[in-house]
Amino acid sequence: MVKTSSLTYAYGDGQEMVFPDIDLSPGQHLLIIGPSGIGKTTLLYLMAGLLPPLKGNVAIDGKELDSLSRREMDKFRGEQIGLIFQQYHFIKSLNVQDNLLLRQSVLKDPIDKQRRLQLTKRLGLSEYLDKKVTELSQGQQQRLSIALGLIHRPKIILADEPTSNLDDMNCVKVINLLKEEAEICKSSLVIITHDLRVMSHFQNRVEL
Ligand SMILES: Nc1ncnc2c1ncn2[C@@H]1O[C@H](COP(=O)(O)OP(=O)(O)OP(=O)(O)O)[C@@H](O)[C@H]1O
Repeated sequence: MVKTSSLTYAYGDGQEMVFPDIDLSPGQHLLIIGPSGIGKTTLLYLMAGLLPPLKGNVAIDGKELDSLSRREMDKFRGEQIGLIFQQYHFIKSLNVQDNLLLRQSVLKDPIDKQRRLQLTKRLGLSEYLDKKVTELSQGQQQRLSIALGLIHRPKIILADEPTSNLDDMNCVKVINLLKEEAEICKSSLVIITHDLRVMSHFQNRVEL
């Protein structure tokens, strides 16, 4: 499902980062761990086609990302990849529900109300649907970011520190949700984390 080969990257004249190869089957999980600044987020960006590798390539579901035009890549990413990043990408003027609705509209799936309600319920967001995103706590924003990343049942889920702002109860909810979604949708799940609460739930890991 996700396969990387001989990936390297460098920002400008910076030091070249060399990444180990990754080969994940549908439904398989992988934790990426390693010290701050080693390149974990960069590897996730490469896997999402948000950065072009200096060398090597990424294939998702058999499709080589470097064979796609920028426009095709944006479409492919929007449909097939679920991104859960540390920086949230919300429309600040909209409430929680409308952010989710907008995401579904972009994916031409605005009618799947059940999916919206089910995800927000499981993430403990049901009572905040009418709140503006700017009025949410950090933990609530993080959970909305997770809902936005999963709403279209992506084939690959890429999550960067998805539990960093969550209390223990919500951390467990998110771990269970990510695992269940990966299993139900046969999605490959890649998580960057420093969170020991997350590490204890996943065995397969690569250390940068
Ligand atoms: N946009 C950028 N321009 C230049 N250098 C960058 C840029 N983004 C990251 N870097 C550098 O690339 C290296 C890898 O960064 P990256 O964010 O991938 O590390 P990380 O392992 O995810 O770190 P952390 O655990 O602190 O989030 C770091 O040295 C960082 O300073």
